[in-house]
Amino acid sequence: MTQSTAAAVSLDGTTVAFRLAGGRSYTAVETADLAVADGEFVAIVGPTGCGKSTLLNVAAGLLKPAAGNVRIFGKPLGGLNRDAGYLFQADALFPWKTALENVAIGLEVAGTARAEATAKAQQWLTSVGLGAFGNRYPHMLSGGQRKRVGLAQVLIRNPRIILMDEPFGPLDAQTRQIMGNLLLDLWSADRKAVLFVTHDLEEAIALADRVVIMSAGPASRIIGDWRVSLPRPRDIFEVRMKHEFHELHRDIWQTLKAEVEKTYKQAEAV
Ligand SMILES: Nc1ncnc2c1ncn2[C@@H]1O[C@H](COP(=O)(O)OP(=O)(O)OP(=O)(O)O)[C@@H](O)[C@H]1O
Repeated sequence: MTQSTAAAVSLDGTTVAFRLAGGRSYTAVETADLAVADGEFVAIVGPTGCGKSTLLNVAAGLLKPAAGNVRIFGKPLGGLNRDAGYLFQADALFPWKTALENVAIGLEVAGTARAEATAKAQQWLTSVGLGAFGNRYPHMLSGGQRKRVGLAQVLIRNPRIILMDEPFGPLDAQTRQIMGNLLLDLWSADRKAVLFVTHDLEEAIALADRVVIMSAGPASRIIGDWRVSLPRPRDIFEVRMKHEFHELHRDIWQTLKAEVEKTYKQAEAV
């Protein structure tokens, strides 16, 4: 496989097992296959606890699979995935640094001179609509504004891959939509490979080029893969009104619903 055609992220036969107390082990994900092409936006959806974050952590190099191959742009991943930027559900901002300093820090750590890092951070804050908020500390920002800073913090490092784990989870519905549109605007300008974990099927369809569904755990696998051919640019509020959106939603939900029900039955049995 040549460099240009290699997938940005390729997980082949990925199995992840966690060691539990008493020498037992829990197989969270079993022989999952997933590829994200360069420039492609892929959303992973599945019932709670099925292993979505686990797969993302494997792609980030934070978790080593018990079996399977992880390749990043065709190269085996040995440690941390240096091509990836990671946006979590929880804020990852330093509370003692201003918004501007929080965005600049990633470049400074990588060796960029402070003045240059600060100037770039200001540009990124402006891109996420927070140009006038650079001197505020995280506690002086709303949840949505903190997410914008987090997004700028990831994008300033120009990663080739963006890994997002329910990044807009804690936000209210309106702010989620605004953040979704902001993300699509920034992504369209300079398409990166995106792997986006969400439990929200509507959000997944509205944002992604492909939606993959994971089965209920344990030993979760990828059981469905749908291409979203809704035209771009998309407004993630408007796109939900479209007939094709509803058709696709109905189709995917048939598969997802069965897995969600399995998860709830398992929880009741416990
Ligand atoms: N360090 C760990 N040790 C033991 N079990 C773990 C560990 N991390 C995750 N698990 C288990 O692995 C399974 C998958 O977890 P994961 O966080 O990947 O699920 P998820 O699909 O992201 O869940 P959610 O949608 O609720 O965030 C869960 O059953 C979880 O309890």
